[in-house]
Amino acid sequence: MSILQEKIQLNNGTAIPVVGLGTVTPDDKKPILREVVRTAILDAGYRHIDTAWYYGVEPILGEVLEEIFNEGKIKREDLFITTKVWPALWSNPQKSLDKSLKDLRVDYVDLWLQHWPLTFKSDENGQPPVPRDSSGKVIEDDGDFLDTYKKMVDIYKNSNKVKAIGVSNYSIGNLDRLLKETDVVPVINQIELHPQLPLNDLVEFCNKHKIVVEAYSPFGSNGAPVLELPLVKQLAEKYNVRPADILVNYHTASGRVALPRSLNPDRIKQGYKKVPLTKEDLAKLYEIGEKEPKRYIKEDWGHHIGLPFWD
Ligand SMILES: NC(=O)C1=CN([C@@H]2O[C@H](COP(=O)(O)OP(=O)(O)OC[C@H]3O[C@@H](n4cnc5c(N)ncnc54)[C@H](OP(=O)(O)O)[C@@H]3O)[C@@H](O)[C@H]2O)C=CC1
Ligand SMILES: O=C1Nc2ccccc2C1=O
Repeated sequence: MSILQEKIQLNNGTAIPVVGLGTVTPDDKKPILREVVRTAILDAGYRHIDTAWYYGVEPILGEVLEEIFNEGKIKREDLFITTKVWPALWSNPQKSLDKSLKDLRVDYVDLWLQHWPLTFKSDENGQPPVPRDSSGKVIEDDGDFLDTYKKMVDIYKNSNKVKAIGVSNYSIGNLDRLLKETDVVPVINQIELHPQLPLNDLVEFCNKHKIVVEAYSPFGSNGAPVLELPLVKQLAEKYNVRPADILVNYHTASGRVALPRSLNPDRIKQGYKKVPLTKEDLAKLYEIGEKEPKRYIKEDWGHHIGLPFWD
């Protein structure tokens, strides 16, 4: 059975499909993205797309989505679409949202996230997306990252352009401040998470505050190293599924959303099967990262956020 259409409730009463299609795409692979998205939605049954202003793929997604909606089999309301505000546009999230909506050719997104709790010193169009000085160091602005979320709250409350708001790459400290200083609890915190990086304290904090955790890089990003873990392969054999199914179910069985990415249409077509992982299976998977944690996405701008295991 596929789990692509299963949903969980968010704290504002909306619901999110538990698996979303990751859309980060290297430039040389962008021509394939169109076919991947069509296959994902029309053949495999994906109903959730995770994208961002930063990924530079929203114009391609917009073309494909318009095409699919015009064909009439899938309607806008059948899909859950997430986009994000990049730190280069931290002071003008409205501009980021309007550009994303225009490029995606939709009137609203289902979920709008603050991509990182950071402020970059870029121009009013968010250029360059990652400003660096002559020594290569990221140039941060002297603003407060929480101002971005506060502006997102205003837009959420006063327009129909976003159905829910949330955050990404927030540490416990960042969330603590947000909960004290604003009156809209984010529906989601999107973070790197997989058996090598279980982040139990952060996940527990989110659960306590009814913030659903979304797992990015669930396979360990490029090259998918987490798929190679011996226990993941053993469990795949035990249940006669693919290692990718085990890693997706590791999250969904724990009440989280997983955002796997593949630019291989054959893999996309297979979707993800539901696997009856036992408590013991899950405990063993958690043990891997509890003993030897490993983070794969270590953007140089993220090390001082306070997320564990950056160095
Ligand atoms: N908020 C944030 O800061 C971040 C958000 N994200 C989001 O999460 C998504 C997923 O994370 P991402 O880092 O892209 O990477 P993933 O962890 O999803 O891994 C992608 C890699 O896995 C490979 N892969 C996928 N399926 C299989 C399979 N069945 N067998 C073998 N290899 C496989 C892909 O290769 P192939 O294409 O050949 O299948 C690709 O190399 C992103 O696309 C983005 O939407 C990611 C990072 C940060
Ligand atoms: O901020 C990001 N850094 C990344 C690196 C790889 C894939 C996605 C992302 C992001 O969204």
